[in-house]
Amino acid sequence: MSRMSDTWILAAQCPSRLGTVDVVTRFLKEQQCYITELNSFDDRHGGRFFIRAEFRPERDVFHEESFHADFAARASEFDMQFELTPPGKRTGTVILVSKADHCLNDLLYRYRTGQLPLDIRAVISNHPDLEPLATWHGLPYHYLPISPETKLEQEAQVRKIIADTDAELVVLARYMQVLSPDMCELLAGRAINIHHSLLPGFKGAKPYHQAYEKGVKLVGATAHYINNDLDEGPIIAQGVEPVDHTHYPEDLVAKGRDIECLTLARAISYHLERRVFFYSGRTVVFGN
Ligand SMILES: Nc1nc2c(c(=O)[nH]1)N[C@@H](CN(C=O)c1ccc(C(=O)N[C@@H](CCC(=O)O)C(=O)O)cc1)CN2
Repeated sequence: MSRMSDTWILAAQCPSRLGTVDVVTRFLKEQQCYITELNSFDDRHGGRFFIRAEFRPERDVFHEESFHADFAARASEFDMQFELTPPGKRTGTVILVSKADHCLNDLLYRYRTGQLPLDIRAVISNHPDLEPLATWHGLPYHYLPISPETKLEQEAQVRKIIADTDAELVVLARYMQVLSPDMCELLAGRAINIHHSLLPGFKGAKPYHQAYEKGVKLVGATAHYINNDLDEGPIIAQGVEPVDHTHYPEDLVAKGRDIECLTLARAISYHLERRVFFYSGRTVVFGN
């Protein structure tokens, strides 16, 4: 899930047109940059093109500002929007949790071992249970309890922590509170939730119990961006685990934990590596 930290990432999208691959690859060659990974997709239904290149400069000095300005001039001819990400970037992140600890525990292991290039700046929860886990990792833990009367005030406190820490990414690691429309607007495209079912199936609370009642033969997890339609945000990654009639709801909950952790970590990795593009309420994902 981790990537070579010496490569740059150029992610771009534009209206479909002849020459869109060439404008990227030719520019990188002219800039003496060696392409180590290249993905592209052209959506013939919507007439939209997507490309992602990982590259390594083959010259001694690489000036990001002039590279960006020079490519912007080329990209403008194709009405191309792009993003350039430097090697080894660690993304400022805040993690929201409630009581379930498995996803937080897994993320903190991947953070501590460098597998996910995160700069975790705070853990926020509406319960006190997971403070020891955050503290062991040397991370600030903000216990912000919620009641129906204090939900909006609590969310204002969450918003302030996100702003004060200058967090770019917000991860809902089994955070069991619905975010307000204003929060969803603030966090559009940068808040990732793990839902413990194969969406769009079994939305809302207790999806494993819903699945049990339906006698499913697969349980799953879905990592998606948050939006105002509960559990309907653009999907980034999904994972499945076979189950059968011998599994009761508590067994499904237990079997689902690993796939939730892996699916969330995979989605975060894709986000950090600019492998995810938004498109018509869905995503284009250049996975690895
Ligand atoms: N605006 C959004 N907020 C959240 C989303 C989302 O997609 N859009 N995903 C949820 C996570 N989630 C399922 O994955 C989920 C969490 C909570 C609930 C819910 O009914 N919560 C109740 C309170 C439950 C409790 O106190 O234990 C509520 O908020 O009133 C449903 C689904 C995270 N937020």
